[in-house]
Amino acid sequence: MATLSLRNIKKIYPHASNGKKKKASKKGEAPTGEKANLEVTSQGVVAVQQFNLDIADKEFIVLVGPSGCGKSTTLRMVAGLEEISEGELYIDGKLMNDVEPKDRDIAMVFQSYALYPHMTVYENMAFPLKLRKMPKDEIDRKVKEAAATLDITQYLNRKPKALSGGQRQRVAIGRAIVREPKVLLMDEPLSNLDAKLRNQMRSEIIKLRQKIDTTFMYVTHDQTEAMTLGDRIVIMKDGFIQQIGTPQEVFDHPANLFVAGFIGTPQMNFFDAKLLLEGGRYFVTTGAVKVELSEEKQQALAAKKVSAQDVTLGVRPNHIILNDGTNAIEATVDVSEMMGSEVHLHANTQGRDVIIIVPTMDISGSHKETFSYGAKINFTFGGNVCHIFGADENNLEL
Ligand SMILES: Nc1ncnc2c1ncn2[C@@H]1O[C@H](COP(=O)(O)OP(=O)(O)OP(=O)(O)O)[C@@H](O)[C@H]1O
Repeated sequence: MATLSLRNIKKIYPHASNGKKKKASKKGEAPTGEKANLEVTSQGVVAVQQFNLDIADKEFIVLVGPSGCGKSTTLRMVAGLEEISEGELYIDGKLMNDVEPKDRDIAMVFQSYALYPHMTVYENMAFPLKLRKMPKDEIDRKVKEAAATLDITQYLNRKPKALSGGQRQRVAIGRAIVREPKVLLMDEPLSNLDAKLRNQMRSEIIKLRQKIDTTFMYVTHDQTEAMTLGDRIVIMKDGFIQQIGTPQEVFDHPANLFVAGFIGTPQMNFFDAKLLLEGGRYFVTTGAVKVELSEEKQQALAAKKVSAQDVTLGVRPNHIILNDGTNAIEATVDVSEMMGSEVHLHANTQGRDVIIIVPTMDISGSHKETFSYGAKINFTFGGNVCHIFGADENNLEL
């Protein structure tokens, strides 16, 4: 059993401490993060701040966000590989800030596999147990058990160089789970694999978590990986948590514009719009479209006494409907991407790109019309699919 509690965790990397700045500028930009816009104080760069999270026993938590947002730093603080500047980390209620990594009962899997090249798969997996001076027959049993769980029994006598990327990553996971850690940390474990293998390994990880009694913390920049693996996901930007929730919660109710744009593919469409309050009812209008918001949204906005204002309206590509021009915005098709069961239409309206997902077949099974470059279309949407963000970029409903 392992619960984790991260309380107001902060990480400051001192200015030019030892010249070891990770991912320092490629093109001369500040080494404070490529895309990240981190706070810089007199003490240094604040890579993570106000990080509060309680993780339940056996929960699978995914930290996701763009490069440099502080995901790996957070994971490394949990592992004990990075000092916590402020705040507390508890594992099973025990304060861990000053506990050595080896005494935290945590294992970590890295993107680079970090296998010992001169050792066989068996020796790699046995290594952490040998270090703990476990009896030989017990080591043998545990290595074989972990190998069977990961389906790598046939490679036990091979050296890592004779394995594919996916097989190597399985060995790295095997080496991590062989000593049955309370917490398994994974830092972008699938990033070195090609797309097909990545999908396959993703399913393997889902199966693995059903077989072992471990709490998972997993870092990725890939929102699909986050959505498919996490019980809950933590979306980060510029060192701050943006939202914590189940995949469905963050998809359906994104806390702010950043989360709305980051989660979901293709990306949510955004429009400059107005929120109107007429006769006690909320409407949203953009271009020639005006829709009354759904009952759920009426109640949420009324409860918060939201007033009429300029807003950013978000609508997901699969929620946009093509029609004959009634209560619709006109747009011109730029690109039509055939995806098999659907078409992703990239259209342009008043200099703004809009992505619309159109099913290729109607309900009777006959193919719908196709769209070529330059075709004129009209689109609209319902009042139940509108996400409304205020001037501070936060979701006005939440
Ligand atoms: N040892 C270090 N010294 C100084 N700055 C660092 C150090 N390690 C990381 N940073 C900076 O802290 C910020 C957060 O880095 P971190 O590796 O946690 O981000 P990340 O979200 O995991 O990004 P990525 O997906 O690119 O790995 C980055 O701007 C990075 O440049």
